[in-house]
Amino acid sequence: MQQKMTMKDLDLKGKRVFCRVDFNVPMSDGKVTDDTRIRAAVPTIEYLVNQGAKVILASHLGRPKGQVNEEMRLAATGFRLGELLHKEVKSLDESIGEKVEQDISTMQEGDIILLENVRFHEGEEKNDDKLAQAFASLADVFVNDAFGAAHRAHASTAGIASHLPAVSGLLLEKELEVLGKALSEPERPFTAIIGGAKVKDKIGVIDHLLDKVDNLIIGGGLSYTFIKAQGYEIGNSLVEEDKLDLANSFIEKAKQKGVKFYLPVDATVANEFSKDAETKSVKITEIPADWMGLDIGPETVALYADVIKNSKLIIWNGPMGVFEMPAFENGTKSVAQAMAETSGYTVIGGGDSAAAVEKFHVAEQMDHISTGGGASLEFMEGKDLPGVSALTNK
Ligand SMILES: Nc1ncnc2c1ncn2[C@@H]1O[C@H](COP(=O)(O)OP(=O)(O)O)[C@@H](O)[C@H]1O
Ligand SMILES: O=C(OP(=O)(O)O)[C@H](O)COP(=O)(O)O
Repeated sequence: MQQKMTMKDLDLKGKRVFCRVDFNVPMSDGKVTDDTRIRAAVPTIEYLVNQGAKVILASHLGRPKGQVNEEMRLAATGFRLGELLHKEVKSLDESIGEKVEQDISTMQEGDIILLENVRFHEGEEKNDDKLAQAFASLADVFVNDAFGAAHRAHASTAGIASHLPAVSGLLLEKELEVLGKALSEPERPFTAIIGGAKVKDKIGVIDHLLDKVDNLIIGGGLSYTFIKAQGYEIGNSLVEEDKLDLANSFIEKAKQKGVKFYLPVDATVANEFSKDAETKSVKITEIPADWMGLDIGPETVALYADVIKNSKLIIWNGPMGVFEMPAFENGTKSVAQAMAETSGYTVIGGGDSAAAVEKFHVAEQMDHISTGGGASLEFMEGKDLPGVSALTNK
């Protein structure tokens, strides 16, 4: 990939820096309930402050569809950032216009302003050039540190980059480096674990990963499309009927490439999708009609844990079962523990997988937890990320 300019390539002292971050964080009752993404942006913000820049932060929150939405204001994230930095962060209630310009004109070196949710403007998601120019007019330099939104071609992630010197922030750089290295010069054995429920979204990434990995492990709701494609009964388990041939073609491709393709050998099945359902453990070839697979079984756990233990690099995207319900958490919890114990380099991508490693208290033991779900998947699929391509070439 073409090398992009980074913050370190510019003298930022006294410069007004428009820094796009991803503060799209979970909120409840107006409070931030998970500040992972805010903490992940701190190194870049501290770097800018230490360089004597005037830091103008911009982000989206939720999907307000071009209108002001009181529940999607960013002030609570600014408050949390201030606590983390032990420094004043001034949250504004607009992201462009005269009042914003006035506030910026009085900034001192090292001051921090957080603009209001950029998605309150219709032009943001349309990548409208007028809005991009309005953002650009506030600053001298554009820093993109919003890896989580780098797969979006929006005015504040991509459009603005054609009007200012545009460089990457530390988080964006780190995400690209870790994920890029994993895919280009992987330590081997290289294992990818793909689970979760978004079968359609993950099919593309499986195809691409088969060109890269030594072991591909399938778990979660995704498994049953493969099990059905192999001719077995899956009862009421999750399935993507129109992907059966594709599933078989992946098993065939794996054989041709010498990739070990792991499917569950047993499952925890339930008679209904409920935390109080009746459950039992069955061989994967013996799922009763009318029952559904909601977790991988104990034999599968042992098999997968062994592969993880013997790998040098492991990428994990998507839980092994419905881990939100205690009756179906064992597979995800055990894989999370195996990831924590392996000496291999571990990378977690995807919101639910990140939530699972937090829930099972092993987040600290992971080498890299990506702040981007969709973004990390698109990157692994080999797609260009607009928020990266738009940056200035070295
Ligand atoms: N066997 C299964 N049947 C139905 N849903 C499942 C199954 N296994 C996992 N899931 C669900 O998949 C969801 C996460 O899927 P996904 O969004 O694809 O993962 P991620 O956000 O990590 O990329 C979880 O809410 C989990 O309950
Ligand atoms: O949370 C995000 O994506 P993710 O859930 O795929 O990680 C990003 O902030 C992008 O948000 P969007 O999917 O509303 O464009």
